[in-house]
Amino acid sequence: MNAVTVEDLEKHYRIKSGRGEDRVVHAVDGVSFEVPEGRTLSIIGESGCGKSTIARMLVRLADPTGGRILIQGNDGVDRRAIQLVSQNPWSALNRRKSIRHALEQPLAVHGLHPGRAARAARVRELLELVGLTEEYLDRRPGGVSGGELQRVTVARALAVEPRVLVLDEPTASLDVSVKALLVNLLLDLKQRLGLSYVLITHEIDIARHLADDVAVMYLGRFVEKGPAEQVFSDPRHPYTRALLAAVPGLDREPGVPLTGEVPSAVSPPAGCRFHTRCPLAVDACSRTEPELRREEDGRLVACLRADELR
Ligand SMILES: Nc1ncnc2c1ncn2[C@@H]1O[C@H](COP(=O)(O)OP(=O)(O)OP(=O)(O)O)[C@@H](O)[C@H]1O
Repeated sequence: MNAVTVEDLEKHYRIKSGRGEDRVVHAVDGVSFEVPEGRTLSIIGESGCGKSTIARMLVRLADPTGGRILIQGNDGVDRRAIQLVSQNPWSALNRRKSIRHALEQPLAVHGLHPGRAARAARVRELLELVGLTEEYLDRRPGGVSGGELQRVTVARALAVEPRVLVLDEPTASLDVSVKALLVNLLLDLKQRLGLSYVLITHEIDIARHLADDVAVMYLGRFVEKGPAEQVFSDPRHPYTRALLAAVPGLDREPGVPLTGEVPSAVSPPAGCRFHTRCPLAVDACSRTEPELRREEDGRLVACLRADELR
């Protein structure tokens, strides 16, 4: 079974403009994907392309304006099945409350492990899962390092025994030396608990370590999607090539790095949304919107010139 199935997901934000008529932000514009159980899908792309909006819709912090989300085949809202770990652990936790409180709260809300002794035992178990000891229980977020605090938010997400974690830039606020520790913890937890992950990141290196599959997002749409090995070692879409061009250590020819800004999501370019920045664009790219098409190796690419780029 798929842990996550997303069909034609859309989020349009209506914003008031000065002159009275509403404008529409095309934050997510027809995105589909599946995450098979036990796998990690990483969604990568520049800031503003819609990654966090997908994360928020997956955990029902935002309502889609179109499409469908199924968690383990169920399209109802099940707040225990899927949990979010966000970028900034300081804003995710209450500064005035102890770590014990942060871990007990979701248990109380969902009526899990009732009774003081059972709840205390579960809290200790959660801390142990993320490699922390009981001495952290009475500390507050201010008295704990960023890496440790992010472990606490992972433990809190796990408290309700979810099957899926949405990791929205989980390492972005951490020092380089601490990022690797969190990545290893996430790999270990996935294995031990049989979890599935949707990882949202602009840090390609983090995606390389964690992802089984990768979706590359540009201005609300996926432009390429496939097994991580294929996409990272032989990117096909010109946007993926440009995005990966600046990443050291990938075993392939360097590409042309990205230049210019992402166009506005209020009026995305006609045709291929990437054509205004694409080094390979031809006339047709400004008129015809390319569909995601399956390549000979199974991955999906949305580019009119994909055949030539093989
Ligand atoms: N509440 C909102 N109202 C209006 N527009 C919004 C809202 N939230 C996000 N947007 C817009 O939707 C688009 C996608 O934003 P989103 O935060 O999902 O992108 P992102 O790829 O996660 O970027 P970042 O990494 O900077 O968060 C952007 O153009 C953003 O300005």
